[in-house]
Amino acid sequence: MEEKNMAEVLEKAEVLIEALPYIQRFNRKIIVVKYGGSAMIDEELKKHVIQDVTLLKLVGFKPIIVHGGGKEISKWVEKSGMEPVFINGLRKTDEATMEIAEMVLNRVGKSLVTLVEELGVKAISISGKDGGLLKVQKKYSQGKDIGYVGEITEVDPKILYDLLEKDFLPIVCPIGLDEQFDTYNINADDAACAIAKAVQAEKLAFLTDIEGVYKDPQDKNSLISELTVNEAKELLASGNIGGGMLPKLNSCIDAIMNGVSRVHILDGRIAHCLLLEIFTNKGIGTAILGEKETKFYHE
Ligand SMILES: NC(=[NH2+])NCCC[C@H](N)C(=O)O
Repeated sequence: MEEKNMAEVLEKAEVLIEALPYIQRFNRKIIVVKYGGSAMIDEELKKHVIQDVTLLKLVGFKPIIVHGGGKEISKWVEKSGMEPVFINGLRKTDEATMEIAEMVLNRVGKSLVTLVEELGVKAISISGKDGGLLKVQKKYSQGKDIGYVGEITEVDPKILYDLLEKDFLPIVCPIGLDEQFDTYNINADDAACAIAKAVQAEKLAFLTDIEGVYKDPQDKNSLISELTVNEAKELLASGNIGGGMLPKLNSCIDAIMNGVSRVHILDGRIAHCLLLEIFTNKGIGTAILGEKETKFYHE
């Protein structure tokens, strides 16, 4: 073999070898992936995400996808002759909007199932209604009634354990029932976080439209690769954090304080961001680690 080819081949082997300790460490472990943002809208990116999650499944991890509706809900609300209304970033959800949201989210779930099945893995899409997975109460936005928007009060993960045990890849959309059995829409980040806590996931990964957490939100060269949970708390307390990142970082801290080992904030616009984060030492986004976790990232 030519020297150049030999080097290339070796490089490929090294990539696989770098993945080895992670394959070992995360084998049989639950990894919750919050799937949303651009990676849901762009068909190519969608394919990459599904390939990544399917690969995680096939090497022995137990991924669970929690997805939002992307722009689909607004599109269908508009198609029905209504105006999408947002109050403090939350969708005002009257009865008609809730009906549309539920139809759209269930449909998105089935479309993800189809993509996973195409790759030869068995998937099942459910909503938080199924098996009593997500119980909610009505949420108010700074005292304002915003309709059927729910905050999670209880998670019963039995349905997820059952699906995982039977080797299915669970795909969950963020809808839940309240005590009166009314249907509510839930923020997908919150749903992913609550599920990761309930199943004591090894990892929770957020696919977002941002590279990760920046030291200085104005400086796009200041991406932070790793943070301990205490460092994350300090960063929050310093107030030097971009608006959109604030709730996200709060969720990360909440997840880690409640038993999730690592949370990753990833740029879903980068093809195969999940594989690049999980199977390499340096990753590509921001990893937030529990205090007990040693920083196992090598230069
Ligand atoms: N953004 C980072 N520094 N990521 C490090 C990732 C390390 C390892 N691959 C993991 O999944 O835990």
